[in-house]
Amino acid sequence: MHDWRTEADLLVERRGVEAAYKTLLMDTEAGNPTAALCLAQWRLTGYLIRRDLAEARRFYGLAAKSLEEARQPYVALLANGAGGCDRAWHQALNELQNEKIDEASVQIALLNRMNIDGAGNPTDTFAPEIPQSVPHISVFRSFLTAAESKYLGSVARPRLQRATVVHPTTGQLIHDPIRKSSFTAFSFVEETPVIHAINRRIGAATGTQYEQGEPLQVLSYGEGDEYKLHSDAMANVANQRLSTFLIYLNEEYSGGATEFPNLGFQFKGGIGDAIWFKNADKSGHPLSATNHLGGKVTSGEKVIASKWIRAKQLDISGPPSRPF
Ligand SMILES: O=C(O)CCC(=O)C(=O)O
Ligand SMILES: [Fe+2]
Repeated sequence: MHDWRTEADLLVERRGVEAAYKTLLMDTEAGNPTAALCLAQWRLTGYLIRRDLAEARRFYGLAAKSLEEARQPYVALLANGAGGCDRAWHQALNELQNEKIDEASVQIALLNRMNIDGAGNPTDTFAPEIPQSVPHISVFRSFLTAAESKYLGSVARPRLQRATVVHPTTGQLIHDPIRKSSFTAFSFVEETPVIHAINRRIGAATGTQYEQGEPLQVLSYGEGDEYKLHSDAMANVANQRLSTFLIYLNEEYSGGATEFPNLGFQFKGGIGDAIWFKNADKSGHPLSATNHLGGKVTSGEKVIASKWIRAKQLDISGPPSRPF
């Protein structure tokens, strides 16, 4: 059965979702890894049936015994416990140790050098510099090591696509000349353990929970690219983007400083340096003081990581009204 997904869709068409689900379940229990992978994806996406991330993780685990493509999502869900399942950081690291690919050994080497506890939480304390007389902004020097910065840039590179912004009234993602760069985002199921550990480090440095963070983005600006003056706060949302954390991943470019015109402040970090700023007050009202821009890159390529942090945990319950 080479294209299981097409087969499963045909089964749904012919016999309905429930019968298809039961057939896949029986095949999974009989040890068919492609059936397990299909169910993992259904449970993850909320395609046809209810999103259930604990079940998705279990099915990815069964599929991962023989299917390479199931391994990365399985390890991601073990490491972050997304959807309220128990985090199994140690097991995620064991899975990584058993991978034969170079990417896994790069990650093991980076993780071994991190100051983290047995659950992947940083053991360091973070003491930001507060730029003199500039409210709302903190600077974290050497927040990432050079090797961590390089890792983020290199896992992002093959995934980069043209950046989008959220349309203020429709809420849809659109291309807009206000944000001219390439970007990628690592959703909870795409996070590697190294990315997850960095996300937990951002949580610790900002006093926020991992679950409040939107997926970590990596942005690449080529010559002439820029992110024009904007606010990261959103219009009319219940769960506001209260703050933004930016990490500078390289230095080989001219121009491209992050500027806060209303504060008379600009910042261009060295490799691994980070800044954190508030976008809204506690009740979610946007703060125009921190409107900012990523200046035009005049030569070379600027690469940064960016995380928007919400007031509360992100809702990852998946599409509503799915059966079982
Ligand atoms: O590129 C920059 O310096 C700014 C990026 C930014 O504003 C954002 O990611 O929200
Ligand atoms: Fe921004």
